[in-house]
Amino acid sequence: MVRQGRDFDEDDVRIRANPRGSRPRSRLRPGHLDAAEAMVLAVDRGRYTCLIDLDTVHETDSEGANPDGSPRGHRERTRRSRRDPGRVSQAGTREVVAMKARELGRKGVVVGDRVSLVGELRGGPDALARVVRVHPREHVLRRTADDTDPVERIIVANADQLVIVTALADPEPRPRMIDRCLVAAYDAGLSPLLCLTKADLADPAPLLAAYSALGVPAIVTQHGGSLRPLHEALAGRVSVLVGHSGVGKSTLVNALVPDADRAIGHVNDVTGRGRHTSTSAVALRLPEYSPTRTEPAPRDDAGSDGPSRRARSASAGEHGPWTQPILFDDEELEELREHRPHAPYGGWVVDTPGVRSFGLAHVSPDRVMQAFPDLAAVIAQCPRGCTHAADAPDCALDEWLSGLPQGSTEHTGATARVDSVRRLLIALTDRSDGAY
Ligand SMILES: Nc1nc2c(ncn2[C@@H]2O[C@H](COP(=O)(O)OP(=O)(O)OP(=O)(O)O)[C@@H](O)[C@H]2O)c(=O)[nH]1
Ligand SMILES: [Zn+2]
Repeated sequence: MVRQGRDFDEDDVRIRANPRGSRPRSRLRPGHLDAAEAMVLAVDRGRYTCLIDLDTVHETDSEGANPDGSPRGHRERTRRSRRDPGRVSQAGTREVVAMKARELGRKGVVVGDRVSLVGELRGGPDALARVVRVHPREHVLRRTADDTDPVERIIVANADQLVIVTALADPEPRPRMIDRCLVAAYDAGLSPLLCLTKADLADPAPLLAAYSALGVPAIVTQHGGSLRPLHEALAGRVSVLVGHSGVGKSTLVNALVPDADRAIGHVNDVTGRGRHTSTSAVALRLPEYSPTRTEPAPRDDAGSDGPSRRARSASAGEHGPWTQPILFDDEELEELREHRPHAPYGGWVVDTPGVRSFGLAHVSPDRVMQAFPDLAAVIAQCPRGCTHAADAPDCALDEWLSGLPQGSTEHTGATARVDSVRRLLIALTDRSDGAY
């Protein structure tokens, strides 16, 4: 998996004229030295729900800082401890609502951004913090323009995995949509994970075979099954979930994050939007630890048209139609954190309820090919402007294939891989609206 370098927004290099000539630039603003570090969980009309790492909050903030959050004195600042944010416990964080500080100008703030906050950090109604800095983004997942939104936008920053949720039946899988999502993942430098749902309705084998050539890892889920494998794949990562309507994405989110409804409702409460109407991305923290570690017997309501998932998950202790996910013990957690230090505060899923398309207009074939270094070396020999499609004249991929021993497993494997990559390249040149 090839990772792209850090992303530069055009506004990263934007130098904004100071609109108020008399105001000193941030270098001279002492409050910012003691800004707290936070992660953006939700964005709604200029209001940002942020999770503060309390270890980065200056001690006087909770006991009475200056109204703008600036420190009372220089001495206290040295007492602040900075721990590895990946090790912050749930108790070590607090949700606050923030607005952008004026000096950020038009700089965008998106879900997943790591930001520095000043101001009212104690939370509570009417308390507003200010985002004074957006840290450089490691990865960005973009969507291109649709009819109502002519601008290319960043959906999520700093995610490291794109979970492509596809039902095996009802609705039928759409390989073209999967391909589009893979391309978007490779372009953004995210690892793809295929999550095939509703395995109780259809055999996953054909789809698994089609994507194994690309080395795309896959998890299969079904009503009544365990969610542990999915939990393991998500733990310690920031995973964006995408999938078209009806594939069971909400069912999964509600099972993975038992209080997801409450969390989303809470976000909407503080941002002033009604419950369950959020259409932009929302980051939800995965629970990591189950003190009981028991897995109750499967519930017998698979496929029923019972109460809605919302109603189901509202009753205490229920996980929808799933067996309760077994989470991790201390040792496993320790190991996960060591190997997946990327996600702060454990793991996150970013639900994208309003995102229904991935335009790929901004993606170049070369960028996609970087995810397949062996084939990239082959196509470096192609004639200029080669599309690498199956009917492209003199494409080096064909020559490479014909050079492998016919009928060998090597040849069969390579053929499947070339076919898959060609499908991705076709997805790339498909200039539809990108809806999935
Ligand atoms: N048979 C079966 N049905 C499932 C499974 N997972 C979810 N469903 C059902 O599929 C339907 C759609 O699930 P949702 O979770 O609402 O799907 P969604 O992807 O969130 O769709 P939207 O809410 O429209 O975005 C519901 O009736 C679920 O009960 C599964 O593993 N097997
Ligand atoms: Zn070629």
